[in-house]
Amino acid sequence: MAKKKRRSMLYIPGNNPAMIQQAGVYGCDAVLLDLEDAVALNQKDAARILVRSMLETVNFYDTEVCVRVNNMQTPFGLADLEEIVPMQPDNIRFPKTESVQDVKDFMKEVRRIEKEHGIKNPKMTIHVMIETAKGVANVYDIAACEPRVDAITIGGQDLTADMGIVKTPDGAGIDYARKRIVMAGKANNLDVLDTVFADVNDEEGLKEETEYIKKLGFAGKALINPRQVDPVHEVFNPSENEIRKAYRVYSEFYKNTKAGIGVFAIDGKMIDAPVVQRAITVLEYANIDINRNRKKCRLV
Ligand SMILES: CC(=O)SCCNC(=O)CCNC(=O)[C@H](O)C(C)(C)COP(=O)(O)OP(=O)(O)OC[C@H]1O[C@@H](n2cnc3c(N)ncnc32)[C@H](O)[C@@H]1OP(=O)(O)O
Ligand SMILES: O=C([O-])CC(=O)C(=O)O
Ligand SMILES: [Mg+2]
Repeated sequence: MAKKKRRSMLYIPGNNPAMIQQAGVYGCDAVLLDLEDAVALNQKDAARILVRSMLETVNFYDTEVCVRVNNMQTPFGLADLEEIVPMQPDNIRFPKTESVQDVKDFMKEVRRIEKEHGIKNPKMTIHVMIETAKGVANVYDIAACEPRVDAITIGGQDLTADMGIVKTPDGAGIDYARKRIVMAGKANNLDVLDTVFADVNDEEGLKEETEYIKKLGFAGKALINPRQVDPVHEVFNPSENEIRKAYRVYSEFYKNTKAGIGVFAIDGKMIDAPVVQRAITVLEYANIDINRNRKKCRLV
């Protein structure tokens, strides 16, 4: 089965039943039901119970469902896990992760609750959020320490707050962190997901930022408003021209491999294994099934 896309992950405040009920129809790849910063302190308990009951009753269709719990250092983190883990959403987002020990402590509670509820082969995965300077410093070890972590993400609002800097539209203050997190995630075969773009009325700005983070290697972006879904998909979906080029590279490679040729040129540009690998990534993004041919080519 093809890997699930995570181009767009839409935050929905966990205390808003009307928004959550419609979660399956926004067209995003995933929803992030939020118990953390979108929820006021005096709404935390109500939100937790609401999200649990929504997980039981709402049809999310094929939208991936992730719940963002509160950090374990807060009075809410453990209570969130007790309520949400038994429901086994697709994933849990663990905010403000700063160290391997944080992940270990978090997973210890997750596993204990799963055991208590007789959950034997849990499919739920963990998304770790890097949102502090300390988290950025420790990111490689965090990315490598737990097999159930399948995505890593940067929280740009908190990171700039932690660093005591202004979050500027050019992303200067978080550029190093973005790149470091991408490398740590890629080295550990994780999806790397970008932070929110806060101005819901600035579609051009959102697209520009998405173009940039796509070039860095992010697989998708957290969103805060349904209006942000289409522009982000537009950037992540390969254009017709890109698909045609990728298909040409791939089929020429297939022909040449059969003839014993490993490197050749198309329109003067060298094509070798890494170029073909990139073409395959484009075709996969376009949902073109090349598995059968790929096996024949023995590319991977
Ligand atoms: C730093 C962080 O931690 S970010 C993550 C936490 N933050 C969040 O979850 C914020 C989620 N987003 C929102 O609350 C809102 O989109 C805001 C406050 C950013 C903007 O609000 P508005 O200007 O009112 O949005 P807008 O006018 O586009 O809303 C249009 C419709 O979309 C709905 N909508 C807005 N945001 C969302 C959302 N995230 N999910 C689902 N529906 C939404 C509104 O309810 C409204 O519905 P209606 O037409 O049926 O009334
Ligand atoms: O980008 C996100 O996922 C939102 C967030 O928590 C942050 O920016 O601090
Ligand atoms: Mg945050």
